Amino acid sequence: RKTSKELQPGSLGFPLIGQSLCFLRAMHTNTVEQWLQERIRKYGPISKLSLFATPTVFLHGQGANKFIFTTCDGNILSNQQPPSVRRICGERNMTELAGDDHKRVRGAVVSFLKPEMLKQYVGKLDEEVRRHLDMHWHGNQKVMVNGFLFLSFSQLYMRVMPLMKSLTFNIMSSLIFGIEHGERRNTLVELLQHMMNGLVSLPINLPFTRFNRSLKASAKIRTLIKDLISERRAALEQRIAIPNKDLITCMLSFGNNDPSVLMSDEEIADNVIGAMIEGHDTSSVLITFLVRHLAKDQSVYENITKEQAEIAKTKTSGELLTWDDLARMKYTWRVAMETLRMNPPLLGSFRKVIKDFEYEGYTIPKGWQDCIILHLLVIWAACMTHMDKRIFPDPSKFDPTRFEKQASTPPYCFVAFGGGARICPGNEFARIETLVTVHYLVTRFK
Ligand code: HEM
Repeated sequence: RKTSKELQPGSLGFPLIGQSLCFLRAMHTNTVEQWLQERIRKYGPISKLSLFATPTVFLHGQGANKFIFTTCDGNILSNQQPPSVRRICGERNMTELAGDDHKRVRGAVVSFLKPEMLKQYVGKLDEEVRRHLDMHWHGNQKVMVNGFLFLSFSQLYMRVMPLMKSLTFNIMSSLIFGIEHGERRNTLVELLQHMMNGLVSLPINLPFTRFNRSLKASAKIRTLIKDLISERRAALEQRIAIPNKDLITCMLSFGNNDPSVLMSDEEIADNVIGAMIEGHDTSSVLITFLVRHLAKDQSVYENITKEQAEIAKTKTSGELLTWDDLARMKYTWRVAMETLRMNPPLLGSFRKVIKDFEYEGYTIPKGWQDCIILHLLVIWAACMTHMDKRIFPDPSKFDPTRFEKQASTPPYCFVAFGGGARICPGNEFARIETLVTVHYLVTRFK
């Protein structure tokens, strides 16, 4: 193996496997932060490693965040997932595209996820949340095991997380894909789980491996989405559906038949899968950890309950929440932001190096032994700046008041939703999902 003294410290480990097993173990045992701290202690803020059969560079710090978010669509770095993730999510997924192609597809997705559009959906989202609570919570003495106070990590994952995943899945199915309750939704939820398991697995495509199951599930989901596309297209042609009914009709109608912006069926399918993946395990993680913080911190719990009770008082029985009600939930959203700071659901993502570049005195090369693509992993920069005491004093303390003056947070330090041209387009959607859910959780249950 060729080495150079300009290359970053660290090691690529065993061929193909590299550090993937350690990383997956850390993910499954929820110890990624410790794993990273150990890396930084051993090698400093820049180091090399190998993940999912791909040589990778790890960068950490506010400067690294800025560099990655502002350079991503230039000619040095581009957005690209490891080949295994690309096989599952598709080549035309927004996270794979760059330049004008990325702008066009992102424009179509944002046309549905922008606040002016989401305002119309608060009521529908409210109905989904109530329906979930009526089905899974109402009438039970205890929904969580052992009460809230001593909710351990394993209880959180075993009891709270599945409920929240089912809730956010139902919200997305209804609002984003327009799939009503029934057999189709049930099939989709099962396939989605198999597909997502493959994203954090070794990319070995043999019968009975997770990766193999994930590829099969992804192919079935694609067929299901293509059927939906045909149905929506027919409904639009017959004028029995409006263009902004859901994300699929929005993408089909984007650009008013201008061929230069029109999305192909392949692109629509890949981006529906993309939104499903990006939106499912993120909001559910946020709400799960928020519940945990409410359990641990009595004063935060009381403040949220007070704010939500004030809003509930202004509603008649069965009246749906509105966009204006959400605007009044300022404290609740600060608690969500603090939860995102301490437990960011998305640790980061990959960028591909398309041209050699220098960073902090190290050369980061385009290729590795002339045949393997080198990826830059930004994955951990996010959660590590969130816990930097120079940026967030007393970082282990859960303190929602930090976000009272959001402008005082230095740029590229709070990066739960990413930054730059790739900043999460679903952040507003996540906000309304979280606020409506917390409203009914604290006003209807203890
Ligand atoms: C708490 C909830 C969420 C968090 C913390 C979150 C976080 C993020 C982050 C950090 C990125 C940037 C990744 C990068 O730089 O490579 C991202 C991108 C993205 N998110 Fe979210 N997300 C959330 C919810 C959602 C939802 C609900 C949707 C869809 C409905 C969504 C759709 C997307 C998409 C499509 C991208 C790719 C953007 C692009 O490449 O231009 N996210 N998200």
